[in-house]
Amino acid sequence: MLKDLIEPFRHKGEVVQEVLEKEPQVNKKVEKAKDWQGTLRQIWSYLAREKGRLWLVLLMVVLSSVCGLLGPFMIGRAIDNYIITRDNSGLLRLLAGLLGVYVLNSASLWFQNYWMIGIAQNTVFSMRTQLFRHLHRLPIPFFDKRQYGEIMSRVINDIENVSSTLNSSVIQIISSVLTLFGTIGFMLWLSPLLTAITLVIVPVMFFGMRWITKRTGKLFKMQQRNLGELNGYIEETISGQRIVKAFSQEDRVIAELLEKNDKLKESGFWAQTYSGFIPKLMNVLNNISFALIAGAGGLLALKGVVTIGTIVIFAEYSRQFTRPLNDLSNQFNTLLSAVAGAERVFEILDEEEEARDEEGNKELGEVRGEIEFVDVSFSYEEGGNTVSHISFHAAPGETVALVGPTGAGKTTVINLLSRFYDTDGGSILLDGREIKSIKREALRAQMGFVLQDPFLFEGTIMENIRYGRLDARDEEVVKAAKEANAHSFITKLPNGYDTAIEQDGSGISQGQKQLLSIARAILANPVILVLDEATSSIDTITEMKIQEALQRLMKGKTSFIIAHRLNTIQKADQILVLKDGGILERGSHQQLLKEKGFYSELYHSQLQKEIG
Ligand SMILES: Nc1ncnc2c1ncn2[C@@H]1O[C@H](COP(=O)(O)OP(=O)(O)OP(=O)(O)O)[C@@H](O)[C@H]1O
Repeated sequence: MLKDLIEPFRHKGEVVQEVLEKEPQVNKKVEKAKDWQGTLRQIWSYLAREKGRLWLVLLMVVLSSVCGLLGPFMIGRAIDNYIITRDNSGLLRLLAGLLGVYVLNSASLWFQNYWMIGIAQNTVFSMRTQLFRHLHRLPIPFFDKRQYGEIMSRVINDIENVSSTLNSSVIQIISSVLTLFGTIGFMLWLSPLLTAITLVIVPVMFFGMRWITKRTGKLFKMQQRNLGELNGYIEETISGQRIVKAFSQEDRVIAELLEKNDKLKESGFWAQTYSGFIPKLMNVLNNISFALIAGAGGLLALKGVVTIGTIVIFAEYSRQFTRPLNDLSNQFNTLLSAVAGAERVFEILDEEEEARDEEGNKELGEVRGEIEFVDVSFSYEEGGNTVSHISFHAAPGETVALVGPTGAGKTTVINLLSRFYDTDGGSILLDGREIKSIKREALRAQMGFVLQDPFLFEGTIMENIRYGRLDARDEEVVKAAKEANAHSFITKLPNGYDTAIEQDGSGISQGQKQLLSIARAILANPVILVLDEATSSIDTITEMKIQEALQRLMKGKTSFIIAHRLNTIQKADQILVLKDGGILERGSHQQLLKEKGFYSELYHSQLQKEIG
């Protein structure tokens, strides 16, 4: 019968066991995170900022624990001293005292809770703020390696986990420890013999708990990690749902989700199942302890060694004594799950921030926009060579087009120019100065980007354009929109410039988005401009509008165009043809055509396609 009941879970249980055994080798991150004492110390460093309130909480916890101990003791005394002797007035006095103890107990419980919530909220507030600030200071390679949803899961779920634990567990743990020691102390004072009988169950309890918590700790960690993975996957597939639909991948996506969901369900199931053993075990031990006290106490009372009142006190204390142990183990589980969450938060906080701009890095003064790459090499992975030995010069106001097959390194060149990544070799100069000696912010403030898929924020059109220069007046925004050929479509919208844009920019067309991003760049008026082939997949009229707006935008600015369609870059001062991370050919459109090399071949094949 039992075998049948267990059977459906047997296979999964084995899988979990296998994972538990393998876990230290499979996940280095978890291995590193195993130092939970270190994590607790880190949590403490946040809590320590609230020392004053923590002392108050401690005081209240001591008070409530003492009250909890006094209650049964007074009841026992009432039996021995007043009920058996029929001393009515004495009994009334004691009951009044008991009432006072209960009121004090409730008040101290309320205050400890009130102050602890404050502490927990403040702690989580600083953790969340620090994490968010830190995330924005992490270098781009950090984000390359992770799913956004997984990061979100850490910022939201894991922090929430820490919060709820701090809210309840800290008080519980301190109060349990105090009650435990207080109870044992009182019991020893009343009757060492009965105390010894009560404590018989402790070794069983200890080893039982150890067996359980060893498993639950790992399982909770696994649960958090699986939740992170699932969130990451959901975020990725929902934000990329157009692609999913376009490639009819719905079934595969759902199947993969099921797999991840199943992993989460399974780790959750076992984590809860194992931790669920704890109260059951406690209950059984509690009953055994109660029976022992009643039996042994009865015998001792018959022999006149202990009083009836003492047995009542012990019966009550035996419960009070297992309750904190029970609470402690329960809280230990919650604490383990919060530590698992906190570890994941601290893992991000421990990541190194984007290298601080070296001391002495200055703000930029007047910038002309002269750019020079001198023998620049770089690789995303150690030992590779994404781009190698690239050299070129762009005079202020010149237009440089980067062309070449996919993966040739065009975007990488721009990433290096923007210092999203730093070069491995060679140097990049702006107006003759190494860009590494310029503050990143100052450098990027000189740059404007019009990307293939322009990013619009939730807000009005006015706010979205103003993102280019936050102090721009309304008239300046409108002027920029006019120059970007965006004004006419904006004014046709029901709310004009106050039209709200949805978070993902849906509601307006791709071409209109690009016009808005051009307006944004016009308003920002940067010295260096990066255009990432803004005209693909757009109708001819909008494309003409965009081209015209871009010409206006580029005027007087050093511009880099990442181009896929060669007819848009014929006027560029310089075309760099990249292949396999190196510059294969360079020159103007006419010069390159005359060379009859890779560019000329590419151009003619594109022309053929357009005609044909
Ligand atoms: N973050 C990254 N981490 C590791 N490798 C990368 C990263 N970004 C790009 N790469 C690799 O570097 C090489 C150059 O990529 P890059 O994006 O610069 O090419 P591209 O010429 O701009 O290509 P496309 O025209 O397709 O945008 C490619 O092989 C690409 O796979």
